[in-house]
Amino acid sequence: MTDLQWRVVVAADEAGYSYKEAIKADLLKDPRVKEVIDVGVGSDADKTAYPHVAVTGARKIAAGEADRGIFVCGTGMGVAIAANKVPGIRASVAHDTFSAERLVLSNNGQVLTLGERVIGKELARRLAKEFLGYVFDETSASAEKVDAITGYEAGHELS
Ligand SMILES: O=C[C@H](O)[C@H](O)COP(=O)(O)O
Repeated sequence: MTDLQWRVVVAADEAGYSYKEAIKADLLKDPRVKEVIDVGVGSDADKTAYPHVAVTGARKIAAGEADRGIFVCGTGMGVAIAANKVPGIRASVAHDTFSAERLVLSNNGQVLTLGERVIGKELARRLAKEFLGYVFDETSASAEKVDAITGYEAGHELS
């Protein structure tokens, strides 16, 4: 992945709407981002629950319509759990800079999730920015560990 190539899907429930909007505004100004896909919610009055927006967003990535996702709910956990139910998606909450790095470099995660009720807005914005700065190395020692997850998902037993 080189500059100007990220297609990023953003999603949030009502509890994460404010941070989603702030991060979306950052992404729209980020020269590394060529497209932002917002799957909602469209306002903090929209009561659509987190599984719906998370699965919709994750499906965009699984379908090849987006490269990365940044999903926000109250804790970051609900959107992560829901997104991980979409085959091929690796999503996790990461509320510190090291975790945001390892989500990509160790786990080849495509979706960073954040909790608006847990961390401050400026940290959330920074983590979203940093998340897009990492690219998984398919030749790294972490690759076969991620492959074990993919294989299990495909129905293979872990060896
Ligand atoms: O993980 C769930 C999220 O934090 C969500 O925003 C709030 O869910 P709740 O209303 O069930 O606590």
